[in-house]
Amino acid sequence: MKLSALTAALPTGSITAPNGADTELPVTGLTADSRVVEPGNLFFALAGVKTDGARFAAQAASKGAVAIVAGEGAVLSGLTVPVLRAVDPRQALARAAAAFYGPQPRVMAAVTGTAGKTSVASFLRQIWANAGEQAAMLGTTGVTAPGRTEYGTLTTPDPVALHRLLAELASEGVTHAAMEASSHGLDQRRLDGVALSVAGFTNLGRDHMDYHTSMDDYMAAKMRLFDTLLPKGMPAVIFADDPWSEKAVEAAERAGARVLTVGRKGGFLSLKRVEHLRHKQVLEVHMEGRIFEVDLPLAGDFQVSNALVAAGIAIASGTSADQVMAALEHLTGASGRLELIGSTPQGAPAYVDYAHKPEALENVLEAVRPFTTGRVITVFGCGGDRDRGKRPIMGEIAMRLADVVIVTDDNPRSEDPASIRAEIMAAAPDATEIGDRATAIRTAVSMLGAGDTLIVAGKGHEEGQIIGEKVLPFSDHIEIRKALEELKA
Ligand SMILES: CC(=O)N[C@H]1[C@@H](OP(=O)(O)OP(=O)(O)OC[C@H]2O[C@@H](n3ccc(=O)[nH]c3=O)[C@H](O)[C@@H]2O)O[C@H](CO)[C@@H](O)[C@@H]1O[C@H](C)C(=O)N[C@@H](C)C(=O)N[C@H](CCC(=O)O)C(=O)O
Ligand SMILES: Nc1ncnc2c1ncn2[C@@H]1O[C@H](COP(=O)(O)OP(=O)(O)OP(=O)(O)O)[C@@H](O)[C@H]1O
Ligand SMILES: N[C@H](CCC[C@H](N)C(=O)O)C(=O)O
Ligand SMILES: [Mg+2]
Repeated sequence: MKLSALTAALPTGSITAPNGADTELPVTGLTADSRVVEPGNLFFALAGVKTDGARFAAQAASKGAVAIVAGEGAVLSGLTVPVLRAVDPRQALARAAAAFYGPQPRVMAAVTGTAGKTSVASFLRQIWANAGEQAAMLGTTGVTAPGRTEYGTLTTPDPVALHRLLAELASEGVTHAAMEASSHGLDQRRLDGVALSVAGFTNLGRDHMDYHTSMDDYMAAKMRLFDTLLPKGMPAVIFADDPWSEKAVEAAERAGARVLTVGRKGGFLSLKRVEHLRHKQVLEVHMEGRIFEVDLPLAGDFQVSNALVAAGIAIASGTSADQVMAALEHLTGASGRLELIGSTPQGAPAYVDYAHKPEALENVLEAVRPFTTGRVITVFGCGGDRDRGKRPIMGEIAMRLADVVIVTDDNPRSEDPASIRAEIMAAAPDATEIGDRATAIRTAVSMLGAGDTLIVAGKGHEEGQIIGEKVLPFSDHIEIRKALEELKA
């Protein structure tokens, strides 16, 4: 693709080439990382959290970059290749990546919110697939599409990886894709080139306060999905029962979206009744004068919310309500989201859950209480190099909602694990501290009596424990299974 064709795909005035620059040069690829530049690439110099890409422009040029795209104020010197100036270089990268890679699945849905994104995206893929569509999902757990399952690292991939993937999916025949829009992804413009047909919002709670300056700033990043990315008049499916729902509805309406609310207070899908059984829930949902009774084969109130958001998005995308409601009866939870791993010989269940933030922990501990006649036992920790403020809050929640609390390690990264645990324990003085996560799990399993429930929270689908720079293989699933086996021996 020629440089001129790429710049022509960007909005007028958003990028300017220097006078006399040869814009007929062919561009072989795009990147924002000088370390992977290949001859003919267009290099985007982005100001980041840790460093400034402008510092690496010369390295990119020496590796064969044909031109550099930089912010209007970025200082670059000694370059022999043209420097194009962009008003918003991250947005320019996203839009250029969309133009460079081309096709995207015809129906593109993105869901945001503090908790439930992976679950909603997974449910959407399942609903579409059940209705006979070629459907994919991409997010925290990686990519799932017909004939492919790949483990991922970021919830919302960077724009180059994202558009390469969307084009591959489209060429493989995928027509419907559900993706997660993380607040980092939205803020860093990773989705700005995606041609959205529908967007969703689950809820807002404390998270990532190391990155966003306040809850309002965090909400504003999430609302970019509606006010900047979703084309006017397209459907915005919003969960109605969250404290932040009203603000989300206002933002979407202001942006000219077609707002569809779901939940107990929902106007589009209205939840009238829920009957909680041990491993399933029976829902009565009203929609435009029709009444549906749905057997949802999942535990936990929050899964009802996620199922309704997914159902609302699927219907808004054109799948019939009958097909959607029928598909809800076959949903399986995303890996590590209140996932039953096994039970003790006395029947006490052990679950893995990905709650790694306050509201999620609160929700999952509350979700298992109705079917726990004995004690709720929980094992959890907090990640290193991430929001420190959530540590005592999660300690307090665990103390209040569980009967036995074991505080352990969860990806300490560059921090001292003992001091992370101490910050949690400051608000959970009666908790037991066991740093080694496998030992913590084994101890918790050995304590399980009849009627008890175990929640091992925080790692969900993860397959490693990040200590320093190393990722050591680790799985809550495997450790729980081993501990349950030991009980039988
Ligand atoms: C804090 C954060 O979000 N960082 C993301 C961001 O990096 P950055 O641009 O700030 O990086 P930087 O290190 O300051 O470097 C600035 C620029 O210089 C470039 N550079 C740097 C060094 C060099 O030698 N040459 C070079 O060109 C970098 O490629 C970059 O373009 O943009 C990168 C490209 O999109 C991301 O890969 C990177 O994600 C890092 C790895 C990360 O851990 N992100 C997490 C926090 C994240 O995004 N999580 C969310 C949310 C999950 C949730 O909701 O729970 C997610 O979507 O996964
Ligand atoms: N609708 C919800 N309301 C509250 N808590 C929820 C909801 N959905 C999921 N959770 C909790 O959050 C955890 C993570 O769920 P999920 O992976 O679906 O969310 P996510 O938004 O993708 O999270 P992340 O940002 O970490 O990728 C679950 O294991 C559960 O504890
Ligand atoms: N076990 C985890 C969950 C991380 C979730 C992730 N999406 C993020 O906050 O970046 C940790 O704290 O390391
Ligand atoms: Mg997720």
